[in-house]
Amino acid sequence: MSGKADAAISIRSVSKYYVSGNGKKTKALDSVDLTVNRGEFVSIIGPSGCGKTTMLKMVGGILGWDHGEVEVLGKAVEGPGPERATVFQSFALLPWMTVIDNVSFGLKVRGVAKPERYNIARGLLKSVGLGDFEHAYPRQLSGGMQQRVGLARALAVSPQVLLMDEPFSAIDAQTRLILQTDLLDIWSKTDLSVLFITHAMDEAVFLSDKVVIMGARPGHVTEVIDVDLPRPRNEATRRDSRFVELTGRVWDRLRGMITDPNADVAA
Ligand SMILES: Nc1ncnc2c1ncn2[C@@H]1O[C@H](COP(=O)(O)OP(=O)(O)OP(=O)(O)O)[C@@H](O)[C@H]1O
Repeated sequence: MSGKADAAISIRSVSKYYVSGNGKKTKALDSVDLTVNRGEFVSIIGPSGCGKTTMLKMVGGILGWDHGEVEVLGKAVEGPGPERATVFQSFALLPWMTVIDNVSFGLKVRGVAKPERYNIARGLLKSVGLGDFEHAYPRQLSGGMQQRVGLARALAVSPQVLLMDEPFSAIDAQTRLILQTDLLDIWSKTDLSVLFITHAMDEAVFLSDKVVIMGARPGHVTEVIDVDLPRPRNEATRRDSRFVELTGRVWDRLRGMITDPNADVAA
Protein backbone atom coordinates (compact mmCIF):
# COMPACT_ATOMS: atom_id res chain seq x y z
CA MET A 1 0.00 0.00 0.00
CA SER A 2 1.18 3.50 -0.66
CA GLY A 3 -0.10 6.98 -1.31
CA LYS A 4 -2.22 9.46 0.54
CA ALA A 5 -5.46 7.49 0.23
CA ASP A 6 -3.96 4.62 2.21
CA ALA A 7 -2.63 6.81 4.99
CA ALA A 8 -3.97 6.40 8.49
CA ILE A 9 -1.71 9.21 9.68
CA SER A 10 -0.15 11.76 7.39
CA ILE A 11 2.20 14.43 8.72
CA ARG A 12 3.47 16.74 6.01
CA SER A 13 6.10 19.46 6.34
CA VAL A 14 5.08 20.09 9.93
CA SER A 15 6.95 22.60 12.05
CA LYS A 16 6.18 23.45 15.64
CA TYR A 17 7.39 26.17 18.02
CA TYR A 18 6.91 26.39 21.76
CA VAL A 19 6.85 29.82 23.35
CA SER A 20 7.85 29.90 27.02
CA GLY A 21 6.62 32.36 29.66
CA ASN A 22 9.40 34.87 28.96
CA GLY A 23 8.54 34.88 25.25
CA LYS A 24 11.46 32.67 24.20
CA LYS A 25 10.62 30.67 21.07
CA THR A 26 11.90 27.08 20.76
CA LYS A 27 11.59 25.23 17.48
CA ALA A 28 10.52 21.73 18.51
CA LEU A 29 9.87 20.26 15.04
CA ASP A 30 11.32 21.26 11.69
CA SER A 31 9.45 20.30 8.53
CA VAL A 32 8.62 16.76 9.60
CA ASP A 33 7.12 14.24 7.17
CA LEU A 34 5.77 10.93 8.44
CA THR A 35 3.19 8.49 7.11
CA VAL A 36 1.55 5.57 8.85
CA ASN A 37 -0.37 3.53 6.30
CA ARG A 38 -3.62 1.86 7.25
CA GLY A 39 -2.98 -1.24 9.32
CA GLU A 40 0.69 -0.41 9.73
CA PHE A 41 2.73 -0.47 12.95
CA VAL A 42 5.22 2.40 13.00
CA SER A 43 7.63 3.30 15.80
CA ILE A 44 9.42 6.58 16.41
CA ILE A 45 12.77 6.53 18.15
CA GLY A 46 15.17 9.37 18.83
CA PRO A 47 17.10 11.21 21.52
CA SER A 48 15.34 12.94 24.36
CA GLY A 49 13.78 16.22 23.25
CA CYS A 50 13.56 15.40 19.53
CA GLY A 51 9.81 15.97 19.57
CA LYS A 52 8.34 12.46 19.71
CA THR A 53 5.66 13.29 22.27
CA THR A 54 4.96 16.60 20.55
CA MET A 55 4.16 14.68 17.35
CA LEU A 56 1.94 12.18 19.13
CA LYS A 57 0.00 14.99 20.81
CA MET A 58 -0.51 16.72 17.47
CA VAL A 59 -1.89 13.53 15.92
CA GLY A 60 -4.06 13.06 19.02
CA GLY A 61 -5.50 16.52 18.44
CA ILE A 62 -4.46 17.98 21.80
CA LEU A 63 -1.66 20.20 20.49
CA GLY A 64 -1.52 22.50 17.49
CA TRP A 65 1.33 23.17 15.08
CA ASP A 66 2.59 26.17 13.16
CA HIS A 67 3.23 25.01 9.60
CA GLY A 68 2.25 21.98 7.54
CA GLU A 69 -0.58 19.47 7.64
CA VAL A 70 -1.61 16.66 9.97
CA GLU A 71 -4.29 14.28 8.75
CA VAL A 72 -5.85 11.17 10.25
CA LEU A 73 -7.74 8.82 7.93
CA GLY A 74 -7.74 11.49 5.24
CA LYS A 75 -9.17 14.28 7.40
CA ALA A 76 -7.34 17.30 8.79
CA VAL A 77 -6.87 17.01 12.55
CA GLU A 78 -8.80 19.73 14.36
CA GLY A 79 -9.02 18.17 17.82
CA PRO A 80 -9.38 14.77 19.48
CA GLY A 81 -11.68 12.28 17.77
CA PRO A 82 -13.31 8.91 18.44
CA GLU A 83 -11.19 7.13 15.82
CA ARG A 84 -8.02 7.77 17.88
CA ALA A 85 -7.05 6.41 21.29
CA THR A 86 -3.88 6.86 23.33
CA VAL A 87 -1.99 4.58 25.69
CA PHE A 88 0.24 6.49 28.11
CA GLN A 89 3.50 5.63 29.81
CA SER A 90 1.93 6.43 33.20
CA PHE A 91 -1.08 4.12 32.57
CA ALA A 92 -3.38 7.03 33.57
CA LEU A 93 -5.97 4.74 35.17
CA LEU A 94 -8.62 6.15 37.50
CA PRO A 95 -7.60 4.79 40.94
CA TRP A 96 -11.07 4.90 42.47
CA MET A 97 -12.58 2.75 39.74
CA THR A 98 -12.39 -1.00 39.34
CA VAL A 99 -10.65 -2.51 36.35
CA ILE A 100 -13.89 -3.10 34.45
CA ASP A 101 -15.07 0.46 35.10
CA ASN A 102 -11.73 1.83 33.90
CA VAL A 103 -11.91 -0.21 30.71
CA SER A 104 -15.52 0.72 30.00
CA PHE A 105 -15.20 4.39 31.02
CA GLY A 106 -14.89 5.69 27.45
CA LEU A 107 -18.01 3.76 26.46
CA LYS A 108 -19.90 5.18 29.44
CA VAL A 109 -18.96 8.69 28.32
CA ARG A 110 -20.41 7.82 24.91
CA GLY A 111 -23.68 6.73 26.49
CA VAL A 112 -23.31 2.97 26.03
CA ALA A 113 -25.58 1.13 28.50
CA LYS A 114 -23.92 -0.76 31.35
CA PRO A 115 -24.64 -4.35 30.25
CA GLU A 116 -23.27 -3.66 26.79
CA ARG A 117 -20.18 -1.79 27.94
CA TYR A 118 -19.38 -4.45 30.54
CA ASN A 119 -19.79 -7.09 27.88
CA ILE A 120 -17.27 -5.33 25.62
CA ALA A 121 -14.89 -4.69 28.53
CA ARG A 122 -15.02 -8.33 29.64
CA GLY A 123 -14.09 -9.51 26.16
CA LEU A 124 -11.14 -7.13 26.07
CA LEU A 125 -9.98 -8.02 29.58
CA LYS A 126 -9.96 -11.63 28.51
CA SER A 127 -7.91 -10.80 25.42
CA VAL A 128 -5.28 -9.00 27.51
CA GLY A 129 -5.14 -11.88 30.02
CA LEU A 130 -7.01 -10.15 32.85
CA GLY A 131 -10.33 -11.96 32.71
CA ASP A 132 -10.20 -12.70 36.45
CA PHE A 133 -9.42 -9.16 37.56
CA GLU A 134 -12.46 -7.11 36.60
CA HIS A 135 -13.28 -6.22 40.23
CA ALA A 136 -9.71 -5.33 41.22
CA TYR A 137 -8.53 -1.76 41.66
CA PRO A 138 -5.48 -0.46 39.79
CA ARG A 139 -3.40 -0.32 43.01
CA GLN A 140 -3.84 -4.08 43.42
CA LEU A 141 -2.19 -4.78 40.05
CA SER A 142 1.44 -4.87 38.93
CA GLY A 143 2.68 -2.28 36.44
CA GLY A 144 2.43 -4.76 33.59
CA MET A 145 -1.15 -5.62 34.54
CA GLN A 146 -2.07 -1.94 34.82
CA GLN A 147 -0.76 -1.32 31.33
CA ARG A 148 -2.81 -4.25 30.06
CA VAL A 149 -5.82 -2.43 31.51
CA GLY A 150 -4.62 0.75 29.78
CA LEU A 151 -4.50 -1.10 26.48
CA ALA A 152 -7.94 -2.66 26.99
CA ARG A 153 -9.34 0.76 27.87
CA ALA A 154 -7.92 2.27 24.67
CA LEU A 155 -9.30 -0.58 22.56
CA ALA A 156 -12.76 -0.43 24.17
CA VAL A 157 -13.78 2.55 22.06
CA SER A 158 -12.91 0.66 18.84
CA PRO A 159 -10.32 3.13 17.57
CA GLN A 160 -8.83 2.83 14.11
CA VAL A 161 -5.64 4.59 15.15
CA LEU A 162 -3.75 3.76 18.33
CA LEU A 163 -1.18 6.21 19.70
CA MET A 164 1.25 4.76 22.22
CA ASP A 165 3.64 7.02 24.15
CA GLU A 166 6.43 4.85 25.64
CA PRO A 167 3.76 2.48 26.99
CA PHE A 168 6.17 -0.13 28.34
CA SER A 169 8.97 2.05 29.66
CA ALA A 170 7.82 1.86 33.29
CA ILE A 171 7.58 -1.93 33.18
CA ASP A 172 10.27 -4.46 34.12
CA ALA A 173 12.35 -5.88 31.28
CA GLN A 174 10.95 -9.42 31.31
CA THR A 175 7.29 -8.37 31.48
CA ARG A 176 7.99 -5.89 28.73
CA LEU A 177 8.99 -8.68 26.33
CA ILE A 178 5.76 -10.53 27.08
CA LEU A 179 3.70 -7.38 26.58
CA GLN A 180 5.34 -6.74 23.21
CA THR A 181 4.32 -10.18 21.96
CA ASP A 182 0.82 -9.81 23.40
CA LEU A 183 0.41 -6.40 21.79
CA LEU A 184 1.36 -7.81 18.38
CA ASP A 185 -1.04 -10.69 18.90
CA ILE A 186 -3.92 -8.28 19.62
CA TRP A 187 -2.93 -5.92 16.80
CA SER A 188 -2.74 -8.77 14.26
CA LYS A 189 -6.42 -9.51 14.88
CA THR A 190 -7.47 -5.94 14.12
CA ASP A 191 -7.10 -3.30 11.39
CA LEU A 192 -5.46 -0.90 13.83
CA SER A 193 -2.83 1.55 12.64
CA VAL A 194 -0.32 2.16 15.41
CA LEU A 195 2.11 4.98 16.10
CA PHE A 196 4.40 3.87 18.92
CA ILE A 197 7.04 5.94 20.71
CA THR A 198 9.94 4.17 22.38
CA HIS A 199 13.53 4.61 23.46
CA ALA A 200 14.21 0.87 23.14
CA MET A 201 15.76 -0.11 19.81
CA ASP A 202 14.93 -3.82 20.07
CA GLU A 203 11.33 -2.98 20.93
CA ALA A 204 11.01 -0.68 17.91
CA VAL A 205 12.38 -3.33 15.53
CA PHE A 206 10.46 -6.23 17.06
CA LEU A 207 7.10 -4.48 16.83
CA SER A 208 7.25 -2.39 13.71
CA ASP A 209 6.83 -2.35 9.97
CA LYS A 210 8.83 0.88 9.91
CA VAL A 211 11.14 2.55 12.42
CA VAL A 212 11.30 6.32 12.10
CA ILE A 213 14.54 7.74 13.47
CA MET A 214 14.46 11.33 14.62
CA GLY A 215 17.16 13.83 15.44
CA ALA A 216 16.90 16.83 17.76
CA ARG A 217 17.40 20.61 17.94
CA PRO A 218 15.03 21.01 16.22
CA GLY A 219 13.25 17.68 15.88
CA HIS A 220 13.38 16.19 12.39
CA VAL A 221 13.19 12.80 10.70
CA THR A 222 16.65 11.49 9.80
CA GLU A 223 15.78 8.09 8.39
CA VAL A 224 12.98 5.58 8.00
CA ILE A 225 14.06 1.95 8.29
CA ASP A 226 11.80 -0.70 6.77
CA VAL A 227 11.63 -3.76 9.00
CA ASP A 228 11.36 -6.71 6.65
CA LEU A 229 11.13 -9.37 9.36
CA PRO A 230 8.30 -11.84 8.71
CA ARG A 231 5.16 -11.91 10.83
CA PRO A 232 3.93 -13.30 13.10
CA ARG A 233 6.91 -12.38 15.23
CA ASN A 234 7.81 -14.37 18.29
CA GLU A 235 10.75 -15.22 20.53
CA ALA A 236 12.63 -16.74 17.58
CA THR A 237 12.45 -13.32 15.88
CA ARG A 238 14.66 -11.85 18.62
CA ARG A 239 17.40 -14.35 17.76
CA ASP A 240 17.10 -13.90 14.01
CA SER A 241 20.29 -12.48 12.48
CA ARG A 242 18.20 -9.96 10.52
CA PHE A 243 16.67 -8.71 13.80
CA VAL A 244 20.15 -8.25 15.25
CA GLU A 245 21.30 -6.48 12.09
CA LEU A 246 18.34 -4.06 12.02
CA THR A 247 18.65 -3.28 15.73
CA GLY A 248 22.35 -2.61 15.15
CA ARG A 249 21.51 -0.27 12.30
CA VAL A 250 19.14 1.75 14.49
CA TRP A 251 21.83 1.97 17.20
CA ASP A 252 24.44 3.08 14.65
CA ARG A 253 22.20 6.01 13.68
CA LEU A 254 21.34 6.97 17.25
CA ARG A 255 24.82 6.52 18.71
CA GLY A 256 26.22 9.21 16.46
CA MET A 257 23.61 11.70 17.65
CA ILE A 258 24.20 10.92 21.32
CA THR A 259 28.02 10.88 21.30
CA ASP A 260 28.15 13.97 19.07
CA PRO A 261 24.99 16.04 19.55
CA ASN A 262 26.09 18.35 16.73
CA ALA A 263 26.38 15.50 14.24
CA ASP A 264 22.76 15.65 13.17
CA VAL A 265 21.46 19.16 13.75
CA ALA A 266 18.90 19.99 11.08
CA ALA A 267 20.03 22.66 8.69
N1 LIG B 1 5.25 22.87 26.91
C1 LIG B 1 6.46 23.13 26.41
N2 LIG B 1 6.99 24.37 26.46
C2 LIG B 1 8.21 24.63 25.94
N3 LIG B 1 8.99 23.71 25.34
C3 LIG B 1 8.51 22.45 25.28
C4 LIG B 1 7.25 22.09 25.81
N4 LIG B 1 7.04 20.75 25.60
C5 LIG B 1 8.15 20.32 24.95
N5 LIG B 1 9.03 21.32 24.77
C6 LIG B 1 10.32 21.22 24.09
O1 LIG B 1 10.11 20.71 22.79
C7 LIG B 1 11.10 19.76 22.44
C8 LIG B 1 10.45 18.42 22.13
O2 LIG B 1 9.87 17.91 23.32
P1 LIG B 1 9.17 16.47 23.37
O3 LIG B 1 8.68 16.24 24.76
O4 LIG B 1 8.16 16.37 22.28
O5 LIG B 1 10.39 15.51 23.04
P2 LIG B 1 10.53 13.93 23.20
O6 LIG B 1 11.32 13.48 22.04
O7 LIG B 1 9.19 13.33 23.42
O8 LIG B 1 11.40 13.82 24.53
P3 LIG B 1 11.56 12.58 25.57
O9 LIG B 1 12.17 11.45 24.81
O10 LIG B 1 12.47 13.11 26.62
O11 LIG B 1 10.18 12.27 26.08
C9 LIG B 1 12.08 19.73 23.60
O12 LIG B 1 13.13 20.62 23.32
C10 LIG B 1 11.25 20.22 24.76
O13 LIG B 1 12.06 20.86 25.73
